Amino acid sequence: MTELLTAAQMRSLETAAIESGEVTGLELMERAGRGVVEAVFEEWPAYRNAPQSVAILCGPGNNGGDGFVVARLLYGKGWQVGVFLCGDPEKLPPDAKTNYELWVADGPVAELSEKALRAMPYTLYIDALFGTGLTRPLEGAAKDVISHMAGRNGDDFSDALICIDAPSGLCTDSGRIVGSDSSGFANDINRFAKLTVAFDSPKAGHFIGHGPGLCGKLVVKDIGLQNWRCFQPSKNAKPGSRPFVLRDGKAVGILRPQMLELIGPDRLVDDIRYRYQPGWPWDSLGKAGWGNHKYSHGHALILSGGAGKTGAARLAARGALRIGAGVVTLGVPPVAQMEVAGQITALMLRRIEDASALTAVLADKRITALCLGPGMGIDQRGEALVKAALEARGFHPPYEGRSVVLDADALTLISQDEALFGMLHERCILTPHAGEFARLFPDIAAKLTAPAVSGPAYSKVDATREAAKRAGCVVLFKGPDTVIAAPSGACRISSAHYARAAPWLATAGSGDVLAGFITGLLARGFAPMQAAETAAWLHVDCALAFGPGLIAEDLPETLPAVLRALEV
Ligand SMILES: NC(=O)C1=CN([C@@H]2O[C@H](COP(=O)(O)OP(=O)(O)OC[C@H]3O[C@@H](n4cnc5c(N)ncnc54)[C@H](O)[C@@H]3O)[C@@H](O)[C@H]2O)[C@@H](O)CC1
Ligand SMILES: [K+]
Repeated sequence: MTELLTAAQMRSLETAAIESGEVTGLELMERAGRGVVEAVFEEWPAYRNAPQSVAILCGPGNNGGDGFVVARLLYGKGWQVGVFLCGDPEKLPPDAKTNYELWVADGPVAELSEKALRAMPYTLYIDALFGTGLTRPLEGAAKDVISHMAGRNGDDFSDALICIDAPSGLCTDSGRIVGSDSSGFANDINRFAKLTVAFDSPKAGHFIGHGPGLCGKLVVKDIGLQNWRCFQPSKNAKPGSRPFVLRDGKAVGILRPQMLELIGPDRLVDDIRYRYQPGWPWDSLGKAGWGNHKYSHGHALILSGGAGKTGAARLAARGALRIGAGVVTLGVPPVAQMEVAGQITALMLRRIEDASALTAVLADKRITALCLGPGMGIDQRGEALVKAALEARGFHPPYEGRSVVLDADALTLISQDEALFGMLHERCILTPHAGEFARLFPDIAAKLTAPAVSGPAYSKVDATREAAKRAGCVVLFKGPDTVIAAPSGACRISSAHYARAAPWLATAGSGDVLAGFITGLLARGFAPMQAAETAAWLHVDCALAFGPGLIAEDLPETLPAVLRALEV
């Protein structure tokens, strides 16, 4: 896991460090600048001993201050450095001003303009205009220059551009571009920089929205702030439980960098703590310790659509079985019974004609998780099934109640019927993609798609949290930047970007398998949030392990190898 910080949290962390008296803002800025230079040499090792030319675009705040540090350091290594400032040097904040003055002793500063920048070509360009302090749309010279670098004039800077902390114009909390006209990024929203160098921790905006497309490659440089974070297990941790923590920058427990954790919005002291997670799934993904009876691994019931529409549910069922549910039953309407019977082996088949049949089946308390939606249809039968499923809240130790995954058509049904929506409970999980999300939560989706007029902008994280709170259950908002939130505000991002980019996961049926993975884990007794985040993570892992050419059927079949690699 990687903890993600908001801009406000990052500022609080920096303030805490500076107020302790052990480090100054100037030192932090120096470390940030040094981190950028290191990242440049790591990306272009040949330049270590072959000084090049670089244009450094500095903004009016501390992001610009980092730029002056980089200018001084590269100049000291023999580089030809052009520095362009956007803003009044007299109004720079103190640390940036100090670094401005240090640079002025070495070389000139030109006023930023597209014309000045175009006067000569440089090997590299460094965007130090705005970072975590962006609060409003780019304008004037900054906007001209950024849109030029984004390809407005047909030039392509994307192999030569390094962003300090973030591409300027991108909101680091939301990954959205601040400004109604995309502040010049409109040409190609997925191509801008080669490299983005962030400090201490990645920010959510690096992983969601337009962030990953614009950042290029993301490198996070340590600037020595760990001592001002508290990564202790909580007081409630059981003795002997495995810590899942970082201390003094070193992993002292299991650290899974692939899952990204976003912790609370603003309060540093409590929220920045790495929360101890009792019963964290890695311990229980394997079957060890669960008892040997198949029912001790849970029983999942997946409801199928009618004839010719059973494929989606079969995919989900296969996913649930592979992820370790002890028993998986497909509930099929009589018309589809023959079709399904011919296609399944380890799965069980149960005839479920209508809602009363479902209610009768659910009298079996061993059924611990349900999945409704894939291929189910949005007719009256579907609606009645969803109602029956939400009513039948079985309880069977060790489970805390029957869980229900609502996907695809089931989401459409609850979006059309307030009474059904009102029946959602804390053991439900909704798994909408963007279209389904907009049907379910039109007002929230509208906030997400309305132009971001100021920063920090309303984000997919905000939207998913708000949706989870309203629904009273976990919401997994799908996409390459899947966001999962609980009504409590707990939130995870499972981002298929950077080293985890798996574009071939966008294939028909892949969402059905994800619903099946979640259902299988729920059947096994995982809490909804754990089930959703673990399934989302493993889903991407399966795609990465399989590689291009993947079709949805491959996902469950790749899971055993993925689980083996986890040694669970
Ligand atoms: N917070 C930290 O721990 C550290 C921050 N550092 C750097 O400092 C940056 C944050 O610095 P600042 O808070 O000064 O913010 P920025 O440098 O990102 O922005 C500068 C100022 O410009 C103004 N502004 C915002 N949007 C504008 C717009 N569209 N047009 C014109 N002016 C606008 C705001 O008043 C903002 O304070 C980070 O991104 C990072 O690069 C580093 O020096 C290292 C440590
Ligand atoms: K920047």
